[in-house]
Amino acid sequence: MTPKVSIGGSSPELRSPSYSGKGSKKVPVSYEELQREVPSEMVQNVLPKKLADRLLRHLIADAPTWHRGQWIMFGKTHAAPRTSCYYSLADGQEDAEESDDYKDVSQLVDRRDAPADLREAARIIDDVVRRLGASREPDLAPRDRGGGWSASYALANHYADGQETVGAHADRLTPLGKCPTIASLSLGATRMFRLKRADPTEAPKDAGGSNSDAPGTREAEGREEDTAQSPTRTAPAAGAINSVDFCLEHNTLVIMWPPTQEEWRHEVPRSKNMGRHPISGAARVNLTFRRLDRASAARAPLCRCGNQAVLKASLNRRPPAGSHAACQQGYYFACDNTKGSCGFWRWDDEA
Ligand SMILES: O=C(O)CCC(=O)C(=O)O
Ligand SMILES: [Fe+2]
Repeated sequence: MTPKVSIGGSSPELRSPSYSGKGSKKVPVSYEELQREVPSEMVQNVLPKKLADRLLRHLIADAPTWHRGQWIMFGKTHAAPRTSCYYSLADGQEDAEESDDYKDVSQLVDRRDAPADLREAARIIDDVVRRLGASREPDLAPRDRGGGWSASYALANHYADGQETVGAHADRLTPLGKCPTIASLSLGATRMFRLKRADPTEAPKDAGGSNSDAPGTREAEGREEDTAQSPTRTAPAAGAINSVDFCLEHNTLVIMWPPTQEEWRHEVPRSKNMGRHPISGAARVNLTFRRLDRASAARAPLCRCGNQAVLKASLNRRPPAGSHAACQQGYYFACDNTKGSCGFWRWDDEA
């Protein structure tokens, strides 16, 4: 089976991908523009249909037992607008590290063994990522080059209907290492997935208040689209794509290549008219296949709160001119205490 790399979705509400420039309406974007400017791509019908449907049924049946995360803002506890759990694809030792990392930051400790259908899906997705990654070798993390990528776990999210969301964020680099490749499988109802360029004025000094994955993001969760970070505030050069909407139908994979986590933010905004699915109705399940980097997780220093600091990319320190290697970006470690930052940050001086 050869999955087709595609840019189109068939839902009329969510014509996609599209981009919005400063003050302009969304306009369609060509495959060539997308490839040139956006480090993520979409693969439709990635799994054999029967496997995708079986997996969706299994996950929908499992989802009522998943965990609803919480975050605290101004002393008030908020419930995440989705439920989540981890499925382990590798040996138990790797999972233990992953769970430890997440315990502090999101209380997301629910972790279980992947069922057979999920393992089969992961094998197919590993192959797709390796094959498509071959033409992107210079951008990949060194350990992922030469077909080295394979998922060690999948983070599952269940969105009961169009009101459930995930706010604009980047996935955490600490457990994944620099320049991670993340493959995101959509099952069930059709939803829009939005990528927006990150704000280059996010500086290390702001680390306590503008973390891409913690306080700012959680604050934005559940609001209407575009409140978390205006895509027009830091409009790049005229004509450049600032924001892209992918219409994600059942059995569609989005591969977030490097430097998506470093330079872009992603979200699933609220949607009134998303396409229902015959198996799940209004519900959508998402699985992000990730590769744990134990060495990266172990390198993070302790901040003054005594917690493990988190690894972040600085958009202000650019790679040397002429270099396309995203991994040459400046990185820093920062306090990630959502109840009040100690202000700790320092450059990551790893060669
Ligand atoms: O549901 C999705 O498509 C995105 C989920 C996501 O971004 C995450 O789990 O980090
Ligand atoms: Fe994410």
